[in-house]
Amino acid sequence: MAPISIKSVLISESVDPRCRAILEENGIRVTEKQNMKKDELIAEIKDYDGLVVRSATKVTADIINAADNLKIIGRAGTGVDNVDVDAATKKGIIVMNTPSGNTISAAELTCALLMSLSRNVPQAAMSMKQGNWDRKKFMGAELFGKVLGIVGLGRIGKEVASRMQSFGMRTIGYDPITPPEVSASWGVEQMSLEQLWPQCDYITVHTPLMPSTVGLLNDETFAKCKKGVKVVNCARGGIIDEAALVRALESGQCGGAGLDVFVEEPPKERSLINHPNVISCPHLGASTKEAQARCGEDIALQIVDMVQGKKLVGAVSSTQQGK
Ligand SMILES: NC(=O)C1=CN([C@@H]2O[C@H](COP(=O)(O)OP(=O)(O)OC[C@H]3O[C@@H](n4cnc5c(N)ncnc54)[C@H](O)[C@@H]3O)[C@@H](O)[C@H]2O)C=CC1
Ligand SMILES: O=C(O)C(=O)COP(=O)(O)O
Repeated sequence: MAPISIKSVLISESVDPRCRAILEENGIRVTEKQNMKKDELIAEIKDYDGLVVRSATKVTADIINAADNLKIIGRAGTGVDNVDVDAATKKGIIVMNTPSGNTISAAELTCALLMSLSRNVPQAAMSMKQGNWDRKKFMGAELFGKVLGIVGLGRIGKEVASRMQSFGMRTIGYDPITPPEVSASWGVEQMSLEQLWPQCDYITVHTPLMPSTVGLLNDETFAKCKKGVKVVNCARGGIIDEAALVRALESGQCGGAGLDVFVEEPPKERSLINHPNVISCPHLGASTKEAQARCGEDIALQIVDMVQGKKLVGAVSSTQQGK
């Protein structure tokens, strides 16, 4: 690949300092500016050849169209649903991500939410802080012998499967692309969603957010599940329809939800978060020292590789977003 000239990079979110250090070691000028409003970013972006983001910066078409010099948008993380990849591609801007850097961290948080749901850990901890000693209210159920349905058997889904198998869970799953023999090698039996829904005690989703996955769990699919099924979403807000989830929680069709991601972040609509059977985190799946170090370093090295004309790693096209 021909070398691409990148002299200046704007980092618009909290990215591990290794990112800046590597870029600067390679002669690239770096500016870090967080919490910019859309208009500020539109005004600022003109001056840069590269932009590094996480999930909070919405790189919309109007920002891309204002970016006269931009050649690269680097996502220090996995999901690129906050970047208008079509608009970038039309302008010849390369979008790249670091998809494996935060896999383990997101898988571990998913497991933490599954375990917390089974034993009401956050609710019991809160109750203790309020001065209570309530042993009856927080009666739980073992994960051992229960069925975990994993929708999306990519990097994170498979890591979740192997961890939860060590708790004695039976893991079943669905993925339109991962071959059944690959998931079988991870101990996951693949089947259709129609077969999967009624069997699960727990369901966790690990797909990208794209038209085919919006509202994958909705009123209709909740109705096909076992009464009291518990669900986890550490992937993207909206894969589980939020209004349908509230209704399922209210009726008892859903027995609890562990949520790391929301349609709107931070969420203004509080009915879900305030529900007693919901435990939630402010999009913390990738928020570990290790994941951030990997993602920050990887994105910087990928940008340096571009400058040096090496083979492109981690470039994303709009087809990967299901468009
Ligand atoms: N909460 C957080 O902080 C984090 C969230 N994520 C999110 O987790 C999700 C999964 O990430 P990875 O496992 O790295 O992605 P991946 O690309 O390795 O796996 C996604 C899988 O979903 C499958 N899939 C696509 N459409 C599907 C459908 N309709 N039904 C079932 N499966 C479908 C794909 O075939 C693929 O195997 C992404 O949305 C990513 O953005 C990733 C890291 C951290
Ligand atoms: O990598 C992903 O897809 C994530 O959701 C992590 O988002 P973050 O980098 O923590 O804003």
